Amino acid sequence: QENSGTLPKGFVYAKEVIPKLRTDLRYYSENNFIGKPIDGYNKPKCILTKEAAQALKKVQQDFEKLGFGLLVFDAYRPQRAVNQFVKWAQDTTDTKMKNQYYPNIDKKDLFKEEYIAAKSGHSRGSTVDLTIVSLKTGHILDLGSDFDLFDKKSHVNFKNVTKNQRSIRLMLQRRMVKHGFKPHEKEWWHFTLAKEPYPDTYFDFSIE
Ligand SMILES: C[C@@H](N)C(=O)N[C@H](C)C(=O)O
Ligand SMILES: [Zn+2]
Repeated sequence: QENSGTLPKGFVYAKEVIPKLRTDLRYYSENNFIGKPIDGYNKPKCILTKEAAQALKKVQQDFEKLGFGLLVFDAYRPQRAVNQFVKWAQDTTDTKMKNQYYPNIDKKDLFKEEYIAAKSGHSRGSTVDLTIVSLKTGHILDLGSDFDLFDKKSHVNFKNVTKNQRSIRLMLQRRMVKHGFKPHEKEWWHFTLAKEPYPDTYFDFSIE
């Protein structure tokens, strides 16, 4: 059971604030760009600062009126997980997930190209990676590229997506911005609360 009282002050389990929120926490699983569970993700739980969770609740409420909801891939990310990303990028022999996640870029360039950050907003607790899902059918909407595809196709303004994919990207972006989040121009799924409560702190408590 999730009890936000067990978390560091200022953090909550997002589902306590947003009961219909869906999650597919990829760094807890093997289905991510490294291909194995990531350090610090000991439970598949979505943790955010209170402020980010409250703002996200408003986005969810907007989508629920249309029969949709949010599906979160990642939220609070311990610094030890980010450290694992940095170490992994330096090991040029491990390209297990290249075809699926970074087919057109050398893994050592993922940080320079801003697809992954060595100091990530996720570790400050007010950043979230997410998409849109139909509440009725569970169908995940097609935004033109998959989560964590580190490629031009994932840039918010990539031109070669269909009209429909483009309008869904913009619909997600508009709703997130309306409720206080800033987008990332190279990753349509990544948003940071503009008025984040801990702009200079990189947390490292594990996800339990
Ligand atoms: C790794 C990806 N999901 C992501 O969140 N990238 C940004 C740039 C980050 O690491 O903060
Ligand atoms: Zn992200």
